[in-house]
Amino acid sequence: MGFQKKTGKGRLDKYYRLAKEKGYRARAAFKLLQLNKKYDFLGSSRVVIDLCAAPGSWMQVAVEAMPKGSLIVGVDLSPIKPIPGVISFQSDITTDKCRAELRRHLKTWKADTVLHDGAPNVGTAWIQDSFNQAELVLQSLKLAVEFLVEGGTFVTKVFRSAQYNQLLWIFGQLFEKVEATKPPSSRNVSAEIFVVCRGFKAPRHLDPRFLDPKTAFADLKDTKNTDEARVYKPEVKKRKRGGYEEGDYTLYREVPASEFVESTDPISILANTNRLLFSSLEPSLSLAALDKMPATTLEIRQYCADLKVLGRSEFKKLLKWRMVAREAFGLPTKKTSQPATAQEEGEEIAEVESMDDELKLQEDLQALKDKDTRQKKKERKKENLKKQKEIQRIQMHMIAPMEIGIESAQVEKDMFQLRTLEKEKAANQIAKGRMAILSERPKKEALQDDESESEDELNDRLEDELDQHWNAYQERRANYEAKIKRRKQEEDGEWGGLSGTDEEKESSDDDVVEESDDSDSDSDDEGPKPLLTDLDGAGQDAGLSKRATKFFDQDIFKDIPGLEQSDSECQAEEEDEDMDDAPVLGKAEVKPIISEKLTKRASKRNSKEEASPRVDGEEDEDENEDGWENEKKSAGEKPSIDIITAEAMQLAMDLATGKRTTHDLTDEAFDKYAFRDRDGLPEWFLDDEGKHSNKQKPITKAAAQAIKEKTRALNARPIKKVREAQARKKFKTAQRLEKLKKKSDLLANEEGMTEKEKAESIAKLIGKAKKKAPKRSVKVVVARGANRGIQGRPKGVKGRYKIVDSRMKKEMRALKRIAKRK
Ligand SMILES: C[S@@+](CC[C@H](N)C(=O)[O-])C[C@H]1O[C@@H](n2cnc3c(N)ncnc32)[C@H](O)[C@@H]1O
Repeated sequence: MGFQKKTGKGRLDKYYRLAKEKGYRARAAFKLLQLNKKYDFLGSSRVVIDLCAAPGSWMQVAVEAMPKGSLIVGVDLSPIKPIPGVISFQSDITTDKCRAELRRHLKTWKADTVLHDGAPNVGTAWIQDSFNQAELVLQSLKLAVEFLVEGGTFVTKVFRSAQYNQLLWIFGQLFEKVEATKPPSSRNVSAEIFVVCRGFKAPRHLDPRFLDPKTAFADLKDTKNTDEARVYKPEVKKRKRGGYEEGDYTLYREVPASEFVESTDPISILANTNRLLFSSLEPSLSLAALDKMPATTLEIRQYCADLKVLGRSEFKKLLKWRMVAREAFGLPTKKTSQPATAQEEGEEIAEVESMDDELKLQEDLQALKDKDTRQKKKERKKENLKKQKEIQRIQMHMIAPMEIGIESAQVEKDMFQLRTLEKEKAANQIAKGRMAILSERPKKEALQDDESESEDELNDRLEDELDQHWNAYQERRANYEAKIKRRKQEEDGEWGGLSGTDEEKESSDDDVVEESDDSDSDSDDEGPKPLLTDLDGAGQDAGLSKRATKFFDQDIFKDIPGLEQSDSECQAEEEDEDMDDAPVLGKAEVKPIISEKLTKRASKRNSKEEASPRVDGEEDEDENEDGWENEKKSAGEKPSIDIITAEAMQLAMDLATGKRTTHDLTDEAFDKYAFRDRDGLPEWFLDDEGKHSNKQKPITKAAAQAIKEKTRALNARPIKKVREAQARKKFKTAQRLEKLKKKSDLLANEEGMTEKEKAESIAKLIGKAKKKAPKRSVKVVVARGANRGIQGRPKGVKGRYKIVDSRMKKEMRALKRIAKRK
């Protein structure tokens, strides 16, 4: 394989160490382990093909995870050291030879799973490999199509590239379910994503062009260097490697600010200009007006002075400023009405005679219909645009790969869901036969659609996009927290039914615009009724989960007056304090929210805001946002991941020596920011602030030293294989000694022998046991001349051999010198 240098920063991470510890040949093993944990495809597979398998860590995992006696065939360009129970051979997966070899090994069987972790060995000795990764994926898919059984699984690595979406589309045609994911062990800096395709459709006939890179990737356009891309992601600068664009040989471009305000394509000005000017040689009225405008603040002037250094948010501010200026100039903006726009553009406005009623009605109907079709068309366009943007963003690495596949989740959103209905507190109204319930979002959208489409759309899209990202993030977080809560409840033996969680209710309530008739009061009194009620009624009656009851039963709560108040008081206080906008809750829901809020804040601030003092594997929840299970320890079992950061060590030391208690940790979560005024501040701002307003905890010398020692000890430890060999040796020696002892005891008790004879025999036995097997000589071959860079046995060398290079020799000598000096 393209063996990676293990020297780069971060190369020797925890997975590298774990791989070393567990005897895997590469840290890549954990990727398959985690993929299999999530999708569980190996357990049910009897035949697996591993394409691009060297050095073989995936095959090691397959052997462990598959049923005994399964067939595992691995192939790679590089040789693979034998693994018991696995067939491997050396070949190029893009060749017919490889196909034939696979057929030979599989005989008449079909594979249940085909794995592919191939990456072209660019820049190493294997230059013969001219395929790029996407093409390699297509080649592996070709083999998968040939060898997979119907319903089989294909797991492949794909890099974020221009061909990514094309590949995903092809997978979608051939498999029932396609999911792109990034296991935690895959480095964030790596562009690799793993795609798990399940339920192979096994089509009878497949057009070969389908899997031909030439046709499959044919209609890819370079979308990266658009003006929008430059404004949306200004950090990605495209060098002019291909020279300047035709007819445009200017490096520095200045444009009057008035041109930017008046232009119908502000994005292209922002993308292609260095500076916006507020003065010009010729007197300009609009420039003077812009210069005097109060909205033209110093900040805006500074932005205009150098557009090339601006980021997304600054561009956004400039676009907003432009909108204000356009309004001041009376130019059409989104807010101005349609007739005004028409007039601006010099369209003719015909005088319409008054119509009779029926004609007017018909006209209105037609207008409504037109509006409806226009709206639908616009929505479709918007959707397409969104998808296209998403694709672009994926290609431009603006979206984390975990977000891929969210789209399929959105499909569910469009369907009628009991849970959504319940979240929006619509159950009561529907039960009463009231259907006029609108959520704020559709209303907003409708309003938006009513407005005319102006050239400011891009500006708004910037806003929308930020909001969309934020909403998606919030949604994911809410789901994640809900999942954790549900799990905790399940652990306690409670089940909250299929009703939404409190968090969900809180968030969704904000969006709901209720009927403004008299029903408000009574529906509020009743509180949101779950559609599917709790099966465990007792828990709900008590108002607290078992976990919360235990928590509040602690002595420390006895003296706190606030907690002894009646439920209703608690409720009122809660609302007063910081849940002004929270929905009115039923009695039963109040206490869990208090406890939940306390623990949530504490854990949030401990684990997220104070990100650093983390004991790995300890504070992590069972599952992270993307559904990946974190290293989880079962009861009584030691966590498989240790304390690996100085901060975590400091925390552990403080806890162990009693300097800090878990109670302190909760206390530390409260600071001057805990109850700050959040009204009117956007959530993304608060969230961002939260991340940076945390205190840096000092790390003592002892903690730093301890973690250093720990790492050193871990590195100094022999690998699993060596430890096993040492243990075997020790065991055999003990066995030999035991045997010797028994034999000498027998001899000592032998009656027919004299004492001298006995002594001689025992001495002989000991002498024999002491004798070491003669050391087999190893021939040292220097990697020089014809032996340089060879693989396998050098010509003319028999018996055991070792290839060394001159540097090794020099290093050995240096080591000896150093040892002598000591
Ligand atoms: C990341 S490594 C695979 C690691 C492997 N999954 C493991 O767990 O040990 C990628 C491998 O792809 C192999 N490769 C690249 N192009 C290939 C080709 N055309 N045919 C076969 N193997 C190829 C390389 O030799 C390299 O060993």
